[in-house]
Parts: sequence; C-alpha cells; structure tokens
Amino acid sequence: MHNDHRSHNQRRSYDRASQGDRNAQGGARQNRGPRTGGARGDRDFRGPRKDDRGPRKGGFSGGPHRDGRPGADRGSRRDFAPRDDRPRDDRPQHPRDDRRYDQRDDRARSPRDDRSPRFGGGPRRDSREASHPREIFVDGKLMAAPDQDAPRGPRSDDRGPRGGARGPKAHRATTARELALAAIHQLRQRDAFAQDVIAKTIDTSRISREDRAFATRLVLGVASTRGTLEDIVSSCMDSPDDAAPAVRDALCLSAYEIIFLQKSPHAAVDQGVELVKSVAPRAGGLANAVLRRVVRAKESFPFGDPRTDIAAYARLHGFPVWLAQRLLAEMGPQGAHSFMVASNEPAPVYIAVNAVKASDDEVVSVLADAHGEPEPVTVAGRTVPGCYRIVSGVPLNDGRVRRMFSQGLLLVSDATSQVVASLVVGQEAPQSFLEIGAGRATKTILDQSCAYRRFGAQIPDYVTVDVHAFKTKLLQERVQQYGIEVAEPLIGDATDLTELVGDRTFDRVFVDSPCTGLGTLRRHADIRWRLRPETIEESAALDARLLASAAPHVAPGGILAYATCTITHEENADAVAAFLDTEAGAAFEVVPCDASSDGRSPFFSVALEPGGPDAHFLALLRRKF
Ligand SMILES: C[S@@+](CC[C@H](N)C(=O)[O-])C[C@H]1O[C@@H](n2cnc3c(N)ncnc32)[C@H](O)[C@@H]1O
Repeated sequence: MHNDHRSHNQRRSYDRASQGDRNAQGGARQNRGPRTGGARGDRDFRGPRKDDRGPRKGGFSGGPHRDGRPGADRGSRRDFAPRDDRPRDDRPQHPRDDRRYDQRDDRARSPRDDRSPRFGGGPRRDSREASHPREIFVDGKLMAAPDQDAPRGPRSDDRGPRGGARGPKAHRATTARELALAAIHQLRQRDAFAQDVIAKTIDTSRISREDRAFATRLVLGVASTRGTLEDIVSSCMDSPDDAAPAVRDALCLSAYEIIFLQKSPHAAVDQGVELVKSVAPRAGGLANAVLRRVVRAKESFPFGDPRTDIAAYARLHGFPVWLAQRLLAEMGPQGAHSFMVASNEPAPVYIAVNAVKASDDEVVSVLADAHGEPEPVTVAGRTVPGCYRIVSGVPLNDGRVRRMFSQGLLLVSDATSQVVASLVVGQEAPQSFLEIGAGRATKTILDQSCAYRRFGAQIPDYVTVDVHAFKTKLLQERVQQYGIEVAEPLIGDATDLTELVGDRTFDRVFVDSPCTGLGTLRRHADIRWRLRPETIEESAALDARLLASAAPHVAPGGILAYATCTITHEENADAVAAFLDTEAGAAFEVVPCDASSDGRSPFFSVALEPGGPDAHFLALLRRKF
C-alpha cells in the first residue's frame, strides 16, 4: 500500500513532529466524540458545502489544515475508547479484560437497559443473547453458527442499513457493500466486537466466497481505521454533526475504499453514493459531493510527510499517533512498519484439532472435502501439531464442518496460541496444573488436547481460575462440549490465590495475562482506538501482582509460565525481569523455551508480520527451591 519512507534520522524527526503535533492540538477541534447524529440522527445530513472545492480547510484534525499541517492526534480523542460510559471506578480493572470480554459479557448478564448514550441504540445484544441452539467458538468467543441468523425481514424504515439483498433495491450498491454497511452500523449501535458481527451478518450470508471476503475486509478495515476515516469524512462535510449515523457509516466505508484500498475513484464514489442512498434515498447528490471531496483529499493524504511527521505516519496506517509512536519506539522503523501493515491485513484463519476427540486425518479430510483447503502450519521453524491454516476460510456452510464444531472436534484458534499451549504443557506429563485467567477455556482445551496428543492422557489435576463467573460458566459448558477434564473451575481474583487454593502447589502454573492484546489487532479491529497509553502500565502492574501471587503455588522444580499476546516490553520481558527481582521471584530461574524464535532470547516471542499468526510472548520460569 505504501513504502516505508523512514530515513536513518527519522526517529528524531518524529519526536519533533509529534511535539509540534501536540502543540497543534490546542487549536483545532479535538477530543470530540464521533458525530453520530444524536438527536438530529433522523436527518440524513445537512450535506456538504454548495461548491465542490475539496475538503474543508482547517477546523478538523484528520485532513489538511490551511497551512498544510496535519491535524491532532486521533488517538487522544474520545471518539471510540470511552464507549464504556460507566464512571471510571466502575469499569473493569484490567485492560485486556475490559477490551476483549468484559464489556460484552457484563452486558450479557445485565438487565437489557444498558444503553450507550453516545450511540443511542436500544438495548445492547450480543451473540449469547440469541436463542439459537447451535453456536461455535471462534477465538474463545461464542458465535452463531450458520443458518441461525437468517436474513432479516424487510426494514420498517430507511435509516438503518439492510442486512442483505432482499426484494427489489432502490439503489445499485453491491450486496457485499450492503452487508458490510449493515455490520459496521451494528458495530456502532451495539458496541459489539467486529468478529462477532461479521460472523452473524457476513459469514452466514449466501453471497460468494469472494464477496464475503471483500465485505469482511471492509468491516475490519473501517473498524481499524475508524478514527482516521471519521476525520477525513468530517473534513469533507460542512455540517458533519448533522450526518445521520447510517449515512456517516456509509461515507466512512466509501472513504476507506478510496483512501486505504486505493479503489478507482469513479467506482468508489459511484458505489458510495448508492450505499448512502440505500440508507437515505434522498441523500445521493450530497453523498456524491462529499465523496468527490474525499477523492480530492486522497491526493494529499496523509496530510504531511510520513518520514518526518508522526501524525501523518500514523494516519497513513490508520493508527492513533500515540500508538504509532509506541510501536516505533518498541520495534524500530522496520518492525513498526511491518506490524502496522500486518495489523491492517485480514488475519489468517487457523484451527486446532482437539486430539481428545478426533484425529488430524479425520478433521483434515472433512475440511478438504468442504473446500477449506487445510494446510499444516509452521511457526518459528517448527510444525505445530494439530494446527491447520484454513486457506479459504472455515467452510461453515458445510453441515459436516458445522457438526465437527458443535461436537467439539476442532476449534478456531490462532497458531501462536497453539504453540504457547504446547510449550506450557511441556515435555514431561504434569500431574497438576493451575491456569490463571482461563477465560472461556480456549487455552484449557488447547493444553489438554496437547497433553492427550503428547502423553496419551489429559492432565489429571487441572484447575482453572478466572475472576469472572460468567466466563467460568462458559468455560464449563465448553470443556464439556470438547471432552476436556477440569478438576476445579474456580472463580475469584488470582491476585490473591491463597484465598482460592490455600497452600496447594502445582507442577505447572500458567498465567495467561490479561494484557493489552496489541498482538491481536487484526482480530480485534477496534482495540487500537480503545486503548490508552496508560493502559499499558496498568496492565503491567496487574501482571506483577498475578506473578507474585502465583509464585508460592509452583511446586519446587515446577514451572511458572507467563504468556501475553502483546508486544510492549513493559508487559513482556520487563515484566519477567521485574518479577525475578522480587523476593518471590528470586526462587525462579528462566528456562529457555524450545521454540525461541531468534535463537538468542530465552523467551518465545512471535512478531506480527503480514500473512503470519498473531504476536505472542511466553516466558518459562523454573522454581529452584
Ligand atoms: C488473556 S485472557 C484469557 C484467555 C483464556 N486463557 C483463553 O485462552 O480463552 C485473560 C483472562 O484473565 C482474566 N482475569 C483478569 N484479571 C484477573 C484476575 N485478577 N484474576 C483472575 N482472572 C483474571 C480475564 O477475565 C480473562 O479471562
């Protein structure tokens, strides 16, 4: 999509540029929420200026200012992060926990009056609210299986996007775009996870595989770059506050095609106008004017020199400025570039065969028959047993594949997670195992499947802990579905493990850290706009408490395993070093992970690169005495 323009002295330039950028924030619009229409949401939008003179100059952060300077840091805005409108103290304490699970699950448990004033929707719903009998887990999240979310009936109004093509259309937007718009609209309205919504609206549709892939790309792309798109679209409207949410979503989708997918301007504008008409039939002319300005804005995108201007660099990749800065500091220009490009690409789909219930041959043959094109997977130079990349996406429309999921023969799980599970289980059969932060049991299943594959039996005394009761309930349902043995599923705060397990010790204690999850940005498209710089420190502080609490429960000679799916040094190597420096940590020594990716570090870590699996980190520490 673009070249890495960074020169050797670019880091210094970025520092200067970002300082200038911070200064610039004092002036122009900043820290505003997205223009969702609010009370005016039932108007299509007031529309662009009468003329067609390109994006508005100044007055917004994403587009070119009058003097050509880039705008403010989208990352510091409130647009997406504070969808959680609870008072600060009521929010979940743990960042990754908050991001990936808690909001949704707390919602699922709460009365259905939990509304987001920002987005003004009705009661929130998630996939678990559906009454469908068959559900599958993807990366530990429950999703409706195909056929369960049949296309909805005709809409009763013209404001929300359609969920698919039904009946004669009053516009010519393609069905893939219509579906993508419906999904994007749901993301906004329900504050839902992109993958969950995609599973329900796109994966279950009857459009072609190519169209499904395109619609998915649009949804994840818009969710990932939303802050940047919102700025650009606003810059091209005279009264951005007046745009109805559905119109704004359609404009952002088209802006994504124009700016990030490099679609031909004519086709993108034409389809964008049709898309806007699909939700606001009278707004076609106005949409045409706005999108033509977006096309003109693209000529100067990213509104600054990305070699010297960190805001332009961040914008180029659709990242908040603070995060782009962090990535540069963390992994250098090449690594950050690779990470950002990979984060904007669709994630590969990997499955794990559950050895407790099925053989690889059995699963692979059904997937191959269903045209899933399963391929064995290599991570850090080693084949991952039971792990397959599904080149064409999981063929969920095939009844046999669905049955394999519902019977617990396989699960969707990132390849690096599978390697982590394999390393945590180790080469000598543990008799007792404590998993801290067991969540919805993905690692539990992977660990026990690995033990069964390696030792011919599951780990007998496998205890899980999670702070959330609803996750533990799901864990119990899921381990039953997958035939996994869990001796005790405990609910409680693992920063005080003695309260939960007394003075018991285990052969292996596994802390699956509730980290910031930056290594999984592709699958959790909107994380980057939700996280805050301070979240990283908060996460590292929690890790320190979890490790300190876990240490006395490792049997002498046993292993304390610490894993994250993030890339910050605070949460990874520094967290381990800080722990080893403590009194409890002094009893431990680092054991090199066999699959250490670079041959030098004793830790296992995989960087996020285009076409590869997610980024994970693992440290193995042996208790010496
Ligand atoms: C990375 S997720 C775990 C994913 C899970 N192991 C899996 O594979 O499905 C981290 C988990 O830690 C849990 N958690 C966060 N803080 C905790 C605490 N203080 N005590 C116990 N669990 C906690 C969260 O609820 C979340 O499920």
